[in-house]
Amino acid sequence: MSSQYPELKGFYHLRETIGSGGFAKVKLAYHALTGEKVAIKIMDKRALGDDLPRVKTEIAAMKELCHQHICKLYQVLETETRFYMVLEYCPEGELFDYIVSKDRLDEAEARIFFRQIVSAVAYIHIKGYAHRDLKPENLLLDEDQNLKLIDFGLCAKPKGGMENHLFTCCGSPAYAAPELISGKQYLGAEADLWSMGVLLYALLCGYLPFDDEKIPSLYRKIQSGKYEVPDWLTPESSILIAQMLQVDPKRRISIQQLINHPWLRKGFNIPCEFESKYKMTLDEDCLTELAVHYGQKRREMETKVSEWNYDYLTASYFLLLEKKMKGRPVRLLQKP
Ligand SMILES: [NH3+]CCCOc1cc(-c2cn[nH]c2)ccc1C(=O)Nc1ccccc1
Repeated sequence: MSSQYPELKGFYHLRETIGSGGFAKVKLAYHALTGEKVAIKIMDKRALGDDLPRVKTEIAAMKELCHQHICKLYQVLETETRFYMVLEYCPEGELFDYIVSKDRLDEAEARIFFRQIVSAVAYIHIKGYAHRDLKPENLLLDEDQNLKLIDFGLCAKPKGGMENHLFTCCGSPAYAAPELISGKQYLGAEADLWSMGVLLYALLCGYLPFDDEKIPSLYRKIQSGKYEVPDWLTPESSILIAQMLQVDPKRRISIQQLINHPWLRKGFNIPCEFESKYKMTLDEDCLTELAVHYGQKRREMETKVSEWNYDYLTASYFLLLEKKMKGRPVRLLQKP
């Protein structure tokens, strides 16, 4: 297998393909130094065609985004024919399949997931990014049933900040905001809020609020803002969905209001925490283990890791930190 991907030899042990979407193949792999599982997203530059800018957009965004509900980028490798993105492994698959397997979720379970989605989206908005393709297929479940947001290929970092308008019509039609599909200029944050309303509806109902196999009629339904309210939805859930699925983006609830919304606080009594749980200071144990492994002084290793080159050293540091956060020994497997 590694003969097909010579750049990975000795660094990652490749296993089966765990997902593929369009121009990318995603394979399970083991990081040789820590033995930790990772997902490697492999993209062929020729096959990418004019989707190439999406990869550069995604890599640039994921290097800046470090959050407990965003799939972590560990390493980027580029050859003349390929891009590789080494990512956090999410063994439980897509939220989409989880909803389908349960038909629909009860309010308590939907609330746990939705709080994590709000946490991730609030974080990226504060960092100046709009995702623009929020949907259950882009939310993966890790081994503890926590959600991790993926696919930043369509995200936008408006020049001059999130108050500036965007124009590109993109994302998946069924989740797209009315203003986005009408070709008008729009605010990324407001369009993400609409998609989150469609997402919450899908969690609680098990199907989409606006659906039609013909795009023009789907667009008409979205722009009408009219959707069915099934009788199993509580009044509180219906009110929140209605506040998010407001056709007029200026009447739509904001992420700041959502963080504190009573529906999200029910049973928690604390607002959604959106700060990243990752510390900016480097972890002593991980630095020491790396320094010993590479025969360097700790200070030198600290300087090297702080460059955040998203090379094998960055991946090794993050994966050692993962091991520590999961209570596993902060040890590297191979001695040189
Ligand atoms: N809908 C998800 C299909 C699998 O895709 C991924 C899985 C993981 C993953 C799996 N386990 N852990 C992480 C990480 C990233 C992706 C991904 O970015 N896929 C993709 C997005 C846009 C275009 C093409 C492919």
